[in-house]
Amino acid sequence: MSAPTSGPRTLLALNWKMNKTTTEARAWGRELAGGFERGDVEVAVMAPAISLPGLKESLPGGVDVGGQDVSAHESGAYTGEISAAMLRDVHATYVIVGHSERREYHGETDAVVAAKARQAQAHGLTPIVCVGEGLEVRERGEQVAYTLAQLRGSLDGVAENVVVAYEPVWAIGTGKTATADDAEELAAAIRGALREQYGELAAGLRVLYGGSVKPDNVASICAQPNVNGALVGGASLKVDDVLGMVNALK
Ligand SMILES: O=C[C@H](O)COP(=O)(O)O
Repeated sequence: MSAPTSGPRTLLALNWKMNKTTTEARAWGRELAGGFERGDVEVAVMAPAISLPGLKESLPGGVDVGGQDVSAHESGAYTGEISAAMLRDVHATYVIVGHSERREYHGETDAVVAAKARQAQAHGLTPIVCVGEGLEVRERGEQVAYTLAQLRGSLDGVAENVVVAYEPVWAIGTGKTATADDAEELAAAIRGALREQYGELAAGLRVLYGGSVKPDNVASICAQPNVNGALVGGASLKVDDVLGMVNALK
């Protein structure tokens, strides 16, 4: 099964999370370059910020790099934070904001996520805004209302240069993947909310699914009408799995 031929270009966004040293990151890039054939699918590697300098040079041509988080502030006394300008300076084109791990472990609210997304855009980065419900919300059947409320808050004042990733928290790193129908239900609802905010431009925006995506399920999920790619954690760490996903989407 291949990715849809109409609509925005499919994006395979790889989130390494807190994995790989800088040395390992460059070796991974060279290994990918050995087997990667550029096709219709866009690939972007969201590496730890410390590994971004030089990473793009080790990757095959056309593969983008991005950050996993960004400061909401321009610059200054914010110890430990990485600014949008710093990410741009090392060739990042994307940055993840509002990942559920940031929301859960670092207390990031929708307002903070929106501020980060706006700051990213101010420096020419495309934010990948993550939303999605936890297990209790899913079990109550309230996943659409919950996710759309989170989305609206997280897109407050955010311009249309944005990617949305729907990641049900119960499917992240658990091996429990949402069905393609579950992914499409939320992706369609998200598309509707994007239409309210951005009008006709919403049709060209990418809505990704994330949560235990791997080579054997990526194609069926990305074949859904409103799913335009995937945000991949665990299966992004091995080059063979990434090549398997790219090939599955051809
Ligand atoms: O950012 C990626 C998501 O959290 C999904 O992670 P996973 O593919 O390991 O489930």
